[in-house]
Amino acid sequence: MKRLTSTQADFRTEFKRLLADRDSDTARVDGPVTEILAAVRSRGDEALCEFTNRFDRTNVTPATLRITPEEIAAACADVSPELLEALEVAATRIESFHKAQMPTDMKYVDAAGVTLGMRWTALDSVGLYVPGGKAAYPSSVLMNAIPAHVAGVGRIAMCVPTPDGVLNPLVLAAARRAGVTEIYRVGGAQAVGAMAYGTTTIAPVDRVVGPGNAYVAEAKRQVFGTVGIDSIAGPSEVVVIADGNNDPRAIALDLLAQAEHDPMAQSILITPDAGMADKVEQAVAKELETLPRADIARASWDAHGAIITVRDLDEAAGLVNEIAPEHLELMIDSPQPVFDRVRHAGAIFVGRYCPEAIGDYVGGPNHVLPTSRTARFSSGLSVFDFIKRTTFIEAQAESLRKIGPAAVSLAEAEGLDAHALSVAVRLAKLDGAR
Ligand SMILES: NC(=O)c1ccc[n+]([C@@H]2O[C@H](COP(=O)([O-])OP(=O)(O)OC[C@H]3O[C@@H](n4cnc5c(N)ncnc54)[C@H](O)[C@@H]3O)[C@@H](O)[C@H]2O)c1
Ligand SMILES: N[C@H](CO)Cc1c[nH]c[nH+]1
Ligand SMILES: [Zn+2]
Repeated sequence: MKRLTSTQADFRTEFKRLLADRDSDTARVDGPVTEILAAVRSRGDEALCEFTNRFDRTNVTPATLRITPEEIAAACADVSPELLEALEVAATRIESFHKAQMPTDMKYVDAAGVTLGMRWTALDSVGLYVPGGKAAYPSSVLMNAIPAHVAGVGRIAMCVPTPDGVLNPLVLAAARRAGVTEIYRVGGAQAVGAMAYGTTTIAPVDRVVGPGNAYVAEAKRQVFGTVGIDSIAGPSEVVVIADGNNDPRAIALDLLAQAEHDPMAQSILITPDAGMADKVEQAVAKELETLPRADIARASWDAHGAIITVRDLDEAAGLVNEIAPEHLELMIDSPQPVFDRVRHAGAIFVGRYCPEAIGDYVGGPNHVLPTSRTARFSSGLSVFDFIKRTTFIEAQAESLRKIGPAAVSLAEAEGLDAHALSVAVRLAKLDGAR
C-alpha cells in the first residue's frame, strides 16, 4: 500500500506510478490470451474443453459443455426461499432501472418536407460472460442478462467457469430469472473466444459483454471487431473520498470490498484529513486479520492500494478525474460540489449510507463498469449495449427539388459522378414533368 501526500515533492511522479501500477500485469496476459483465442478459433470445442479442463480443473467434453434444463431445475430447487427472495429484490430493482433507460424512436418532418428518423432494434444474439474463478457472481448474471432481456435480445447465451466442477446453484437461479436462453460451463479467454468465433457447440454471437479478470478483459479487447463488446470491465476498483467525519472501519471495509475480488483489484482512499488517513490504514490492517478472503484482499491492498492525503476536496476531485475509477464513493458532508466536478467515473455512490456494495447488488444501475481508466471514454453496461440505431430518410419530389441540387454540387466536387447523376437524373425527370 502506498501512502502519498499531495504536498510531497515527488507527488506527481508517485501518483503517475500508482495509475500505471497494474499495466505490467495486464501486459503479461496479452500473449497467452492471443494463443488461447487462436486455438479456439482453429480447433473449436476441442481447444475449448482442453483449456477449460486445464484452468478450471474440470472434466468437460463437448457433450457436457451445455448445462441442461434438468440441471438448471435441480439447482434451482436447492436454493433457499430467503435467497430466492433476495434475488427477486435485486432483479426487480435492476429491471425497473433498465426499463427506464430504454430510449424511444425519433421521427420528424423538417422544413424541406423531408421525413427524418432513427429507430432502435435489439441485437439478435449476445454472449454474457459471468465470472466465477475466485467467487461466484449471481449478481453479475442479473446485471448482464436483465438489460439484454429488457432490450428484446432473442438469443442470450451465457458462459460461466465451474472451478473444480462446482457451480453455484444461485447462478443458475439468477439465469433462469433473468431470461438467459443457454448456459455453458466454460470461463476465461476461451469462453470469450468461443462466443466470438463460434464452435460446434456454441454458436457465435453478435456481441460479448460482461466482467471478468485480466484474461477475460484482454480476450474481449482482442475479439473486438469480430464481435461487439461492452467496455473493458476488468479487475475491480474503488476510490473513496472521505472527510474526517467517518467511521474508519466502514471506510476500511469499503476499500476491502473491492480488494477481495482479485489480487489485481485496486482500492484508493483520498482524504483531506490526515488523522482519518491513519485511522483507516489501521482499520484495514485490523480487518485483514479476520476477513475470510483476506489472502486475496491483502494481495490487492499491499500491491495496489493507496491512501492519499490532499489539501482539500477540490484537489481530490481533480485526482479522481485522472484516475477515472470504476467506482467512486463520496463519504463527505456536502457531496454536491465534488459530484459536479467529477467527470470520469463508472458509477458514483453519494452519501455515508450508500456504500458501493449496495450498487453491486440491489441499487438498480448496472455493476458491470469500465476499469483501468477506460471510464474516460466508456460507460457501464446498459440497455444501449443490446440495441442499435438505424436512421432513415424519406423524401418525395418536392423535397428532392429543395435539397437535391446541393447534393449534386457536393458529389461533383468530390469527383463522384455516379453519385451526382443518381440525384441529377431524378431532378431532370421532375423538371421534365413540369
Ligand atoms: N468491472 C466490473 O464490472 C466487474 C464486475 C464483477 C467482477 N469483476 C471482476 O471480475 C473478476 C473475476 O475474476 P475471477 O478470477 O474470480 O473469475 P473469472 O471468471 O473472470 O476468471 C476465471 C478464469 O480465468 C482464467 N484463468 C485463470 N488463470 C489463468 C491462467 N494462468 N491462464 C489463462 N487463463 C487463466 C480461467 O479460464 C478461469 O476460468 C475480478 O477481477 C473482479 O474484480 C469486475
Ligand atoms: N464490485 C464488482 C464490480 O467491480 C461487482 C460485484 C458483484 N458482486 C459483488 N461485487
Ligand atoms: Zn463488488
